[in-house]
Amino acid sequence: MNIYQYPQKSDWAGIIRRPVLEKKNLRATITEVFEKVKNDGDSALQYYTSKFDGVSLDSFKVSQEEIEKASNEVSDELKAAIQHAKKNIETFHRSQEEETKKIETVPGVECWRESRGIEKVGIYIPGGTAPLFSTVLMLAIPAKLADCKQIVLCSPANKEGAIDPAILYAAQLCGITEMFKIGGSQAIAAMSLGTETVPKVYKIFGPGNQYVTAAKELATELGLAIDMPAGPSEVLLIADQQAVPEFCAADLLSQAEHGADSQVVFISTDETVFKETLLELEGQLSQLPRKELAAKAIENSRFILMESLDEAFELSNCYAPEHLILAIANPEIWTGKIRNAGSVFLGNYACESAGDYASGTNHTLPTNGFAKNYSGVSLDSFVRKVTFQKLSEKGIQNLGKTIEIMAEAEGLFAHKNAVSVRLKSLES
Ligand SMILES: NC(=O)c1ccc[n+]([C@@H]2O[C@H](COP(=O)([O-])OP(=O)(O)OC[C@H]3O[C@@H](n4cnc5c(N)ncnc54)[C@H](O)[C@@H]3O)[C@@H](O)[C@H]2O)c1
Ligand SMILES: N[C@H](CO)Cc1c[nH]c[nH+]1
Ligand SMILES: [Zn+2]
Repeated sequence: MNIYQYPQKSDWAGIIRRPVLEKKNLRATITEVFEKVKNDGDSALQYYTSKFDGVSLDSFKVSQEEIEKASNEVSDELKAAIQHAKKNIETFHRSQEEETKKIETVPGVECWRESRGIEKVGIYIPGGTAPLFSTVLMLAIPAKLADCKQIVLCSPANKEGAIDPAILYAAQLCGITEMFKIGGSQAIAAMSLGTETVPKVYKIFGPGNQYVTAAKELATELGLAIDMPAGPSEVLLIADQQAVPEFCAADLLSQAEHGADSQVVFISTDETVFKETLLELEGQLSQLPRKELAAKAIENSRFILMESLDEAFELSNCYAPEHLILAIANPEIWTGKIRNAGSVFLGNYACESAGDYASGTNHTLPTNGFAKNYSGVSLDSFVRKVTFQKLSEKGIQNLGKTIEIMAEAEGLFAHKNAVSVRLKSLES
């Protein structure tokens, strides 16, 4: 456990470093996967599914029969919970729809923009150590709201050669029809390049482990767009004297249990809360079914005592956490200090799991410091904005001279002429 008591600024670079596992051959592995999928299509997918997922599959496409079977296997209680979460996620993402605003910049010149759903999108649903059916809701709901025409879902098969039933249930509930039993970098390669059975898409979404994240990075080099680097989960929690150590420990462990390469950062300005949270953490960790994974993440994590909340926010902005929890008095007063964070949780009752599952916000968020320059997934991620303009006779008369002068100054006389011929036609 890495404990820092009132660290100097010179220690911060070490504190904000993320854990990197198996990075050495990562790029080489991913490049090889893409090459093979490009050359051998489905048979390469078969090869890698057997190699990395330990299962041999003849067909990757999920059949209607499998979808129906999955739906029967999900309990009514879980179905109701998924439907409840879906409603909240839909409500929040629908509220992100933008009304078209037509603006007259000068009389006779109207400008506006309209959203268009990206036609073909791929959504990756992690399934390596846990089947994250909640991620289906986070990606399929905004994709549908954005009116994406083709939505391709990939998720790894389990040892029985099936996708977890809750993933298939959530997908069909959201109206997804094209689902494939493919995981990891081979799934990203398939959606980037296209194979005999997997359609090629324009933009790939979804979180995943380091293989998935590195594969998405490679996909961008092939001209695809991606949502963002959404790798191993992380949380930074700032606590003052009124924080509840039991709650703090639970929140830290909720992200630590994602995987050995996850990281949590705990900053407290209160020594008692700090010590009690560490004790709680030990106790709660020992009770978790995924304690081995969580313990490894805790080894790579950071526990810091700081003098002031101002300093804590400064460090948090340098770290740029995926999730930021403010277990402090009057958290709203402090939000202006936040520059870099994926999603923020205010107050003792805003547990991070609420955003993971059901409050309505999206849980697909930038990790590894990318909250400095990327936003999390939202409705905007699934649309492009197309701009429009309409000029009347009056409009070109009002703007024409300005355009002519600028075009001439750039030495572009055809540009100027496109205006001049119109102005001339209006002279008579
Ligand atoms: N940032 C976010 O928004 C967000 C959201 C949810 C989950 N997550 C993260 O997603 C990750 C999910 O990871 P996961 O592993 O459980 O599932 P995953 O589906 O991302 O990865 C599983 C796949 O990894 C591939 N793989 C495993 N070992 C490999 C190897 N040695 N070489 C090549 N490929 C290999 C396999 O093909 C397998 O199908 C976790 O790190 C979690 O923290 C992030
Ligand atoms: N915490 C993850 C994002 O980093 C999302 C998730 C899904 N299920 C549970 N958690
Ligand atoms: Zn989580």
